Amino acid sequence: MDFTLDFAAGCIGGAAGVLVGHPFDTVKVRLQVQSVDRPLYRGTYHCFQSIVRQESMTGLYKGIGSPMMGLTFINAIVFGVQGNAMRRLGHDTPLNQFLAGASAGALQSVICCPMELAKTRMQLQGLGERKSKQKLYKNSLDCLVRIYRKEGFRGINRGMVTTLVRETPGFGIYFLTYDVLTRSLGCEPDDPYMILKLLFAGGMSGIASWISTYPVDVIKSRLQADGVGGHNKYNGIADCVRQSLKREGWRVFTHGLTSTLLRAFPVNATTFATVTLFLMYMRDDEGAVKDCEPQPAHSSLTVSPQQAQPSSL
Ligand SMILES: NC(=[NH2+])NCCC[C@H](N)C(=O)O
Repeated sequence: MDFTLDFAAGCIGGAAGVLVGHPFDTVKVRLQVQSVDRPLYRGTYHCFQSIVRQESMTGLYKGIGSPMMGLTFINAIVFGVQGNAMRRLGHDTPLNQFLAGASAGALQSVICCPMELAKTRMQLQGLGERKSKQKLYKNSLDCLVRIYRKEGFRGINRGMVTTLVRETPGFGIYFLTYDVLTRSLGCEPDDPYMILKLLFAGGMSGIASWISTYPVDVIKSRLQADGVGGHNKYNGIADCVRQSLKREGWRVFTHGLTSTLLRAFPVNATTFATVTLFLMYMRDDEGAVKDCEPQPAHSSLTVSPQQAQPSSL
């Protein structure tokens, strides 16, 4: 029952987060991948403004199908696996929070990678020099089917290594930051600022996790955008890093960071607050709110639940 609740909470929290954050993600990807010789956008705001002006608001939501289906399911896996891992680890310590989060991040990469490949291609199609090289994908699923037909299993898993390298520590830091902040902020059911604290802790967790893994995300986006029209610009991760640094210097690892952080706060504030409140009210457990993190219902631990309950979100 606990896993089901964690899974359902992750679904709801994930869908809420995607709706809030997808426009920021579209801007991030376009800034990360745009040509350095003939850049389409001068920066975050100009990119937002250009997309709305040239493609209307719908331009900001291009490729949302993939993350709406994918991220909702991915968040369900993340919160289900993290909650389960915490119950198995037995004690709620910062290290266990990191380990449980990292395990969830690694597992969900299996779905995250193809999902982000489709999202990235949809967000970039029909832009600049890409116009001539590719037949437009109808939607995210059509994108994955066509990549699979042309490049096979390896093709739809393009960027898997960088996804794993980003997501494993990324989700460890994600849950560790939320745990540390919700404990230090302290919150009680009758705390009038409890929801604000949950939103703040969730938003800061998203920011901490993205800042810590952002350079890997830039390389992942470039590798997943590569190969359109059959032409591969990079021969793998090392070559992508080498070419990017040689042509653009270390600042290449900051392209799109502003938009990423502008997205990370509201998306993860929404996700974590939704998940925590959903679990808290569904479990209706008085002791569950003592540190802003709902405790699972009676764990299998031999000690009393109040002494060593593993926390799970
Ligand atoms: N760097 C990471 N992968 N951090 C995990 C945050 C994931 C979160 N669902 C988001 O999209 O923001």
